[in-house]
Order: sequence, then structure tokens, then C-alpha cells
Amino acid sequence: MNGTEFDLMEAVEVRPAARVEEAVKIYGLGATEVRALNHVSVEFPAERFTAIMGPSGSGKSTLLHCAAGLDSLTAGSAYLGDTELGSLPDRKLTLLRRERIGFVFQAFNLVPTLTVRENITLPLDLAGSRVDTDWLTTLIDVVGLGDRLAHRPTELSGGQQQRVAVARALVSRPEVVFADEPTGNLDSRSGAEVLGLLRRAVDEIRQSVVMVTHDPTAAGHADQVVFLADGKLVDTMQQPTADRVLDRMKEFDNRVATVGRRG
Ligand SMILES: Nc1ncnc2c1ncn2[C@@H]1O[C@H](COP(=O)(O)OP(=O)(O)OP(=O)(O)O)[C@@H](O)[C@H]1O
Repeated sequence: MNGTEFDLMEAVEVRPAARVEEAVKIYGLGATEVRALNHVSVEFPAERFTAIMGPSGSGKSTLLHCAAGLDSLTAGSAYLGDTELGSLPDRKLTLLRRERIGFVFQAFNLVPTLTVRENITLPLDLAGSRVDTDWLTTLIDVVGLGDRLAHRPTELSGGQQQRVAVARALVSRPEVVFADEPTGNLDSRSGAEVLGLLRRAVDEIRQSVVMVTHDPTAAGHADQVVFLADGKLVDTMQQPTADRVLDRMKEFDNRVATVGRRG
């Protein structure tokens, strides 16, 4: 292998699916100003599962929303692949979110009047795209909802509803799936099923996944964890385990407690 080929492989290896550079997000003005992101630069690698962790109010959801084009940065840049989100007019940003990103939210956000099947294919229907029936069959099989396709969301458990939401996020084979506390409303068993699905999506279909979570066990399913504190990126961890993530989070708690005692 010559040097150029090696360089190319290296470049492919580290290709980010999404990233932010020097991201600043300020909410409010003057006395009510909150600096939710304070010069954060982070890459979310393609075909990997990244968890975003940190204490409450550290800026996790803000980072996810700005990286996914749901909210805009005050300063700095957010990229999906090579596309800089801040330069896009609203209409193009809406299309980008619809066609290139999959979303999973804590509250499932399914359409109650649609069946399970219709909810899953909704992103394709909105985009006017053809449903790849082989892919749909595979997805339905993977999420284990084959016998529920004609049901409405209210006829499903929370865990089943979130599995529908994951299938919906994956159906258009987006460049990145962004998940905001996807297990926050689930018991531990349903949560583990949803995390297992996201893990399989990365391992088996090379999906890129970025997930905000409070839960060290959930973060233990990821390939890497990025830690935020006070709107800043303070650490990253490769190949995390729930125990290592928990220990890292305890360090934050201890620091807050120590600072609090000093104060
Ligand atoms: N729309 C908003 N208007 C004003 N302040 C906001 C808004 N959204 C978030 N904030 C503030 O920005 C900071 C970061 O919030 P963010 O929701 O990103 O944190 P988080 O780490 O996701 O918190 P949690 O774990 O509690 O969900 C917090 O101080 C929060 O109060």
C-alpha cells in the first residue's frame, strides 16, 4: 500500500457524519442571557454510535438540536457531511432534516391517526419517495413489529411505540439518526430493546447514531461518549462501559459538591 492509499483509508476511517465547530448558543438577552454552548467543537464519526452525556443543563439537548438543524447557533458552524447548516435557507434546512436526518425523541412523537406501518413510512411519503419493500420488511423484522402493523400507536406499549419511532428514523437510511433521551420514558427492559436496536443499526447497516442520554447504562451501548459541562466539551471516552461512564459522572457530582461547599 502506498502512502496516498494509506492516507485515504485514514481519511475514510475518521470521516465525520456531522460536526460542530466553535459552537456557541446563547438563549435570552442581558440579565436573562444563558450561554448553553460555549465554543464546543466535536465530531460525530460516520457509522459509529456516539452518546452525549453531562449534568442537567450542561447543553446536551442544545448541542443535539443545533447539530441536527432543529435550532441555529449564535456563532460557530454546524455541518452535516460537507453541508454547513447555517448557510441554508429555511426551506432547504427543512428538506435536509426530512431527507438526510432521522429523529427519535423521548416522547415517541408518532402520529396517532396513522397505523404502525404508515408511521414508519411517513418520512418517505412526505418526501414523495418510493418505499423499498425489501428494506421495510427487514426493518419491521428487526424491530419485531410484524404483528402490529395495522395497530394505532395508542394500542402499543411505550417500548413498542419507541421501536416504531426507531424504524421511522431508519426507513429513509439517513446520514445520521439523532436521538434525544430515547429511553427516558421507558422501563429498563424496553429501554434495553431500543438501545439494542440502535446498536444493531450501527453494526449491521452502518448507520451513524448520536444520542443524548442521562443514563450511564444507555451510554454504555455507544462507541464513544462526549461529556459536556457548563456548555463546554470536557471529555471524551472511547469504548465506554456503564461503570466507567458512571465513575466519570460521579466526578462531576463531586466537583459540583466541592465547589458548592466552598461557595
Ligand atoms: N429555549 C430556551 N430558552 C432559554 N434557555 C434555554 C432554552 N433551552 C435551554 N436553555 C438553557 O440552556 C442550558 C442548556 O440546556 P439544555 O436543555 O441543552 O441542557 P441539557 O444538558 O440537555 O439538560 P437536561 O439534561 O436537564 O435536559 C440550560 O441552562 C437551559 O436552562
